[in-house]
Parts: sequence; C-alpha cells; structure tokens
Amino acid sequence: MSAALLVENLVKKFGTGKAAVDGVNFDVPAGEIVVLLGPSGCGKTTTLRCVAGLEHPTGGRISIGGRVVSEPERGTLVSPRERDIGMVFQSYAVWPHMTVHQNVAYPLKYRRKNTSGSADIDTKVRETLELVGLGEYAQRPVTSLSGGQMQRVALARSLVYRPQLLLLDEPLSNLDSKLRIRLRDELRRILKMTGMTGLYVTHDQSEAVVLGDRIGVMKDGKLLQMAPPGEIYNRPADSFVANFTGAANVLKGKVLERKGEQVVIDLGAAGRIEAWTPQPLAAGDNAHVALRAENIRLGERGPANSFTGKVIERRYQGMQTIYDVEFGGQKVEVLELGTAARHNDGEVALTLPPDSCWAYRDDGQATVD
Ligand SMILES: Nc1ncnc2c1ncn2[C@@H]1O[C@H](COP(=O)(O)OP(=O)(O)OP(=O)(O)O)[C@@H](O)[C@H]1O
Repeated sequence: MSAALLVENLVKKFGTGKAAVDGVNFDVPAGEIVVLLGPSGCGKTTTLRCVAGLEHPTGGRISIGGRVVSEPERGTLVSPRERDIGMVFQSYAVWPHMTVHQNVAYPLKYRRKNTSGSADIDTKVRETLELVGLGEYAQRPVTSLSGGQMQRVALARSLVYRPQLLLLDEPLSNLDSKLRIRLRDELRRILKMTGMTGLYVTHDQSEAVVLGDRIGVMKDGKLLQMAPPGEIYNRPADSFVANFTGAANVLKGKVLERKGEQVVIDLGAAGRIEAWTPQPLAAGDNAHVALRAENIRLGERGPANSFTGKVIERRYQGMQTIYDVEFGGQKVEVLELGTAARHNDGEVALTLPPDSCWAYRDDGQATVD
C-alpha cells in the first residue's frame, strides 16, 4: 500500500552558509506524483535526499505513511533502509554482472519482503518486467541493454518490492532526447498503474508537466508554488514561476487601479493594460506584467488589451514563427503555431488577453538569468 509523504518546515544547511533548503512545506497524498522543479542549485535534490535519509536535515519534520522519519529537534532520524522507499537516479545503477531478471530479483531476495519463496519472486519479477516493457529481456545480461532499457531495469528494481514511496532524481537526463520523451510518457503510465506515491526531481519543465499531478517550483531553497500543472502554467503565483515556466515577455508599468484580482496598469506611451494578479498590488505600485509569447494574438482585436504594433523581425522555424513586435515603446515576442507565417513586417494589430497577463510587484527580478 502506497503512503503519503509529509514535509514540514524542512531546513537543511551545509556548514554555516545560506540554507540549501529553507523552510519547505508540502505533502504528497498516497498515489500522487509530485514533481520538484527548479534551476540548478535551488535545493530540489537536497530536499529529496532528506526524504530518502541520505542527508540529515537541520530542522523540520518528515513523515512517511504517518511515521516520523526525521525530526532533528527531537533527535529522530530513521535510516534510509528502514524508510521503505525506492530510489531511481540519473545513473542507471544496475548490477553489471547480473542478468535483467537477477537485477530485478535482487531486492526481493535481499529483503525477503512480501514474498514466500523463489516461485513468488519469479512471478513478481516477470510482472514488473512486463510493466516496464522488458518482458522479453529477462535472461539478457544487463550490460547488453541500451541506456533507456537499463533505466527501465533500475525502475523495475525499485518497483518490484512495492515500496511505500518512490523517489526519482532526474532519472531521464542521461538518455537521448527521443528516448527521454518516450520514457517520460511511459513513466507516468507505469507509476499510475502501480498506484505508487512518487516524488520526482527535475529541471525539465516538460517532464514536470507530463509526470506531475502537482508541480512544486523551487528557488534559492524555497518552495514558491505547488499546484497542478495547469495552475502553474496559467496562474503563476510568483514572477519567478511565470518566467521559469516560459512567460518570457515582461512589460513594465505602474498600477492605476485594482478590482479584486484584476489590476489596470499604465504602460506609458503604449497605454493601459488589464491583468490578473496574485499579489497585494495597489494603485501607485511599480509592477511588471508577464505573459507568454504563445498567448498573444497577432492580427486580432479583442474587447480589451488591443494595440497597434509593428513587426520588426520574424523568424520562421518550420512548425512555428516567432515575431518581435513593438508597440508604444514596449517590445514583445509572439509565437504563432503552424507551418505558414501569416504576418509580414510592418503594422499589425495585437491582443494580449487580460487573463493571460499576470502582474507582479516590480522587485527587479522579473527574469531568470
Ligand atoms: N554536500 C554538500 N555540501 C555543501 N553544499 C551542498 C552539498 N549538496 C548541495 N549543496 C548546496 O546546496 C544547494 C542546493 O543544492 P541541490 O543539489 O539541492 O540543488 P538542485 O536544485 O538539486 O540542483 P541540481 O539540479 O544542479 O542538482 C547548492 O547551493 C549546493 O551547492
């Protein structure tokens, strides 16, 4: 039976410097997959290693299946072995001198958990190999497999003993891009079929969106937002989340008025723009509006946020065209899907739908370096 993970106010400091994990809170209900997403050094691997028991947290509490496995304030620290977790890492970590079958059988023989002899072990190994699509490879030496197949062996080895919780740290990053996409899609199917509770760490947005029931975006040791992928992409709670997940356009201005979650922002020469905001912005505040290139509608006039601009450059990329458009001293990038570029250089109407314009306090950190 899969179990929930609860992480409360987790802190991890290495030495005396800044905390690598700085007061992180989240839960993973049984059967859910949560992905921690963020740039290099944001603390996602350290968070996962604390859950695994491979790092000793400085503060906070971690519980797996209702059992506290780490709470430094009370001197509680359960060893990794006793946490009943499975782990899959970037490196394949298979036993090179064994066959595929032997590799996957190893944890069952070693643990003798939920098994009643070699026939039972054999059945479980066969079932798990079928699940990861390696049913026909059971007797092959593991070293004769491709990278993607070896990673499936590593996954099967972690799934075969049905741990309470599966931890995955960038498991696809050593694979070539085609294989990575295929295994990414399959991984979700496999995890959902087993009903496994999963915590997955990556810096790759597409993996996070495909795999996660919820995504937690981290920066500088802090969890900025945790929400379903659609919410992260359409209602980013923070300017960093918006920018990190691809809202690369930034328009600077001043708040004129606020009604509920809507604000009107003065963009200077370009005029006014309506936007949604998750932050306590008020009239007079400096703010910036973030929006995605693919949410701007070129050649259309909508009921609000319509402007007349000028295409100053267009880059045809086969499946899509990117336009640089200027309006009233502001510059935006617009993405148009399709194999034909529909707009030429020169004057063009553009609409920035208010629902896709997100306003944040201007703290000078609008973009990811
Ligand atoms: N063993 C360690 N000793 C000292 N500092 C460490 C150690 N492990 C991690 N750190 C630091 O903690 C911070 C967070 O690192 P962490 O590996 O968790 O980030 P990450 O988001 O997983 O990045 P990446 O994707 O590059 O692995 C970084 O500043 C890193 O240098």
